[in-house]
Amino acid sequence: MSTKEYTYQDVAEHNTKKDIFVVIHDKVYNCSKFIDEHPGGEEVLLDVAGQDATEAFEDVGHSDEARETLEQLLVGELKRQPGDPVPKAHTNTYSANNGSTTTGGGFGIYSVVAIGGLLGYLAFQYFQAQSEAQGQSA
Ligand code: HEM
Repeated sequence: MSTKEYTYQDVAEHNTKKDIFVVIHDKVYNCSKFIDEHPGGEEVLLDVAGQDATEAFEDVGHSDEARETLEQLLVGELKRQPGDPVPKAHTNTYSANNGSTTTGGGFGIYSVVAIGGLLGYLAFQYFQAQSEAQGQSA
């Protein structure tokens, strides 16, 4: 297994179809030979050529078989430096992200309503218990 270290700049130079490196989980993979065989097509790989493809790779939910293929393409490890870009999400995930933001907002509103309802119910119980206690003492 190779332990060669690449900086993000080194990886970024390999950004063409014939010479393509990607970073996944801080490991560097040479996909030049694999790109034509990729079941997901060459476009998606070219989209992340010379970049961090961790999010794109994980978003697809690749199989164990895909992860085994990955091992064969390993050329080294990424030496992360301050200011390096963070993992790039696949362009398709932008719409998914927007969706989840809306869902998050919706959930926030639901929880406010639910907590408000719960507080109201508890207050009702409290006052009822108090008025019952007063009734007994009188
Ligand atoms: C170099 C790393 C990669 C390897 C070794 C790899 C390997 C594979 C393999 C073996 C499959 C077949 C299904 C499976 O076994 O999960 C697959 C499917 C797929 N891959 Fe990758 N992949 C890589 C990177 C990527 C990246 C960066 C993307 C970007 C989005 C991507 C997108 C896809 C898609 C969309 C499919 C589904 C194709 C289909 O089911 O029609 N892959 N990949």
